[in-house]
Formats: sequence, C-alpha cells, structure tokens
Amino acid sequence: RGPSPPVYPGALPILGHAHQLYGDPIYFWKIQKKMYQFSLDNGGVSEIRFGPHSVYVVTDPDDSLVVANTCLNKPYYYEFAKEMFNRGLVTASLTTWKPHRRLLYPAFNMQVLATFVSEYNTQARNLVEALTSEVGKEPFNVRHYLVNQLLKTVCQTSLGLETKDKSIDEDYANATEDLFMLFVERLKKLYLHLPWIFAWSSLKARQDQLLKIMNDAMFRVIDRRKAELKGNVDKTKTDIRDVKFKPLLDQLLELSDTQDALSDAEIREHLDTVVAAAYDTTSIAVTYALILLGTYPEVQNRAYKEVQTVLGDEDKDFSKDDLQRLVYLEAVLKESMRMYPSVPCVARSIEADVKLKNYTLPAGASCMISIYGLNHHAIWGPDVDQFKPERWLDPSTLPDNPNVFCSFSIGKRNCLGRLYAMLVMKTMLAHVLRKFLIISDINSITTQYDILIKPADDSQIRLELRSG
Ligand code: HEM
Repeated sequence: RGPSPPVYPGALPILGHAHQLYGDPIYFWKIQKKMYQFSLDNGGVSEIRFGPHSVYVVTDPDDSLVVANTCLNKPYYYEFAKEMFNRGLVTASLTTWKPHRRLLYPAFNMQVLATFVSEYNTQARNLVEALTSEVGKEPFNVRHYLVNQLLKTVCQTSLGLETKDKSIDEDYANATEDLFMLFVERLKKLYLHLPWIFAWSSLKARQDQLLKIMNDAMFRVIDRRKAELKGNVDKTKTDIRDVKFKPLLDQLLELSDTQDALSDAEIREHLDTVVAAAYDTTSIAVTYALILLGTYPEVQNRAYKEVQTVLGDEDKDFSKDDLQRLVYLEAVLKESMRMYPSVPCVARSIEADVKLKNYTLPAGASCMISIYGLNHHAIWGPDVDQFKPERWLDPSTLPDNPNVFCSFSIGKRNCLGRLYAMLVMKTMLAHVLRKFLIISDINSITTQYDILIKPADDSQIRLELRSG
C-alpha cells in the first residue's frame, strides 16, 4: 500500500485521539480546526483515530474529489442520526440514495424554485419587521430571528404550511438543535459508539423523546395534507401563490400516488431531512454574512448600492431576475460561506482501498473531507484568511481548481438544496440591507460546533435604520 499519512499528534493506545475530543462545543471546534490545519500543513492527508477506527482527514482538493466520488456511503457514525432521518438523502445508504436522489432532483430545479420567490420575499419582509424592534439597541442574537423566519420559509415551500400554521415551530427547531447536540455528545464518547451501551444510556432516552416530538409533528402535517388533497379541501389556499407553486410534500405525494415510489415513512424521512438540512444551515450562513457586512462598512456600502441599483427606490419585491443581478451580494455570501462554512466537514466510508496522489487509504477506515480545510487551502493565495468578496468577481483571482470552494460539499453527493439556499439567503440579505445599517465586529465572535458551526455569542450585530 505504500506510505501511510502522518498521524495527528497525541494518539494514545486503545483510545487513539478520543480523549482529545472531550470538551464543550467551543473547544470541540478549536480542536477540529487544529486537526484540519495539521492535514493542510502535511500535504493534504492525515489520520486520526477513534479508538481502533482510522479516520483520514483530507484537505487536498484533488484527493477530496476522488474520495467524494468513489466513496458514496457514509461511515458508521452517520448511523447515529439514522433513527431520525433514515432513508432521507443525507443518511441513506447508497442503494436507497441513488434512486431517491433521482426522484427528488426535479423538485430543486430553477423552474420550481422560481415559484417560491414570492414566499422568500414575504418571509424576508416579516424578518425585517421583526428586526425593527432591535433598532438602536444593544447587540443581539440575530440568528434566533433567522432560524424562526427560515424555518417558516422552508415549511411553506417544503410542506405547504400557511404562515400562521404552527405545526412545525420553535419546539421542532429546538428538538432538532438538541438532537444535533446529542449526536455530537455520542460522537465524542467512544463507549457510546457501541449500540448496546448507547441503548441503555440516558442519551438514548432523551433521543427517543426528541424523535417523538419531531415525528409526531411531521406525520400530522403529512396526514392532513393527504386528506386535503384527497378531499380537494382548501384548494384555494395556494391561489394566492404562484399558480405553479407546488411544495415538496405535494410533489412527493404525487410520486407515491402515480408511481408508488415512496411510502409515508420515506416521505416523512425526506421531509425531516430537507427541513433539518435547510433552515439551520441557511440561518447560520446569513448570520455570518451579516456579521461580516457589519464589520466591513465598505463592503456593506457596495452591497447596499447594488441592491438600490437593482430595485431603485421602489418598495417592491425581488424577482428571480433581480436576485440574479445581485452579483456582488452573491460574492459576499460565497466569501462568508468560504470563511465560515455552516457544515465544516463531511465523512465517507472507505469500502474498498482508495488510491490518492500519495497514499492508498485502506478499506474499513473512514474519511473526513474537510470543507473548512479546503476553503482555507493555500491555493486561495496569501490573502486566504481575509474577507474579500471581490475575489469572486474576477475568475482570474480564483483558484483554478473549483473543488476548493465546497461549502455545499463536492461530487455526486453534494447539497441538493444549494440553488434554493442561494436564492433564499440573497432575498433575506437584500431586504435587511435595504432597511438597516448593520454594525458588528467579527473579531468578538467565538465559534462553536454541533455538526454545524455557529456563533457562540448572543451579541452578534447592532442595527440602525437607514435614512432615505
Ligand atoms: C447555506 C446553506 C446550506 C449548506 C452550507 C449546505 C451544505 C450541505 C452539505 C455540506 C451537504 C453534504 C452533507 C453530507 O454529505 O454529509 C448537504 C447535503 C444536502 N443538503 Fe444542503 N446545505 C445548505 C442548504 C440546503 C437547503 C436549503 C436544502 C433544501 C432545501 C438542502 C438540502 C440538502 C440535501 C437534501 C442534502 C443531501 C444530498 C444527498 O446526499 O444527495 N441544503 N448540504
């Protein structure tokens, strides 16, 4: 097999690096960054150990793509989330994932997403209204507002819920967040990797409670919608929306009716996956973008001017075309997602030996593709650690290798919702920029990790009303 990649320092017999993973979410992010940096400093591949299990940390762009496209199954620690998401795309095994990805793919194309743009605008206006109560006050937690609004947006476009419908609300969001914390807790404690020990733990009892809250809520939504569609009840409900508007739930029920392609349980798993994959990732990305805009007034000013140029002084909504003309705002978003990718790494199972440039990774191990590491690779140039949206405006200032920007992951199993995400995030940011001046300081923000990275501090941004 040839040489082995360097092992991250401090491994102990039996435990490997497990003892280094203990600590709170802020510590856990710090140690992960060190592990990614070690991989970057050592040619792009290194090894850590969860007890006897080898995990390779890959930060080389070419090697990452090889792993992403040849290892399509997820490793055993994704199983921790399986009771919740099961055959949903993120956790599905390859045999389910392939046909289901094909089934869901059409629901995320631009034609469908264009019918959601008025929902995005409505929710962005609601966000602006809610944020108005913070004007002139002390720095506050803007992510809380975004979670609330983006959860509503996703529930409307995925589940067809009306704005006032509280079926999937804060309780659901809190349960999701607690569940993610619980997965991390299990990941860090090696003995809880063993299913029979986990089954007797207090963590498992808590997991069951959270799953019940979430499953009950989602099944209620599915059952009600099925009844509505069967009885043609409430058809007028969608009339106020784009006539072609069809939430993901309706599309999945149609597939189940016409092709017998999906069971109710599978539909629930896909919807839970999409909702969980969508609202928190986007709320985190918009939060960091706002904090960075508030830290760099000249960037904020340029983004604001672009918004004004696209819409003029009229208080109208952004159309799909308007959103596509917000080129600088898109650069701001990409750059903040480069620096703070909501999902900092993804993992794959190595089922057959994988040949990389300098090493062969052995079957039976697993591999972490470090999104954070790739986004901070030296290939970005000497200004890699600086926030420079301008780099996205001129292709000659970007790395030749497109795989180094991988906040939406890379290869065949990349993010299905990336187009959705960009549209909704741009709409939210554009509405906020139009109304408020944002003031913040990224240097005062600490990052924590719970599968996603997010600000640990409540003091995130301040707002002033824009005059005129
Ligand atoms: C800033 C926002 C987002 C980021 C950073 C993001 C990132 C990612 C990443 C890194 C993955 C790969 C996960 C893995 O392999 O473990 C992924 C997968 C996925 N994402 Fe996103 N995502 C975002 C928004 C969304 C949205 C809005 C949706 C849906 C509306 C969505 C739906 C999905 C789905 C269904 C998958 C599974 C894809 C598959 O395995 O075939 N994501 N996302």
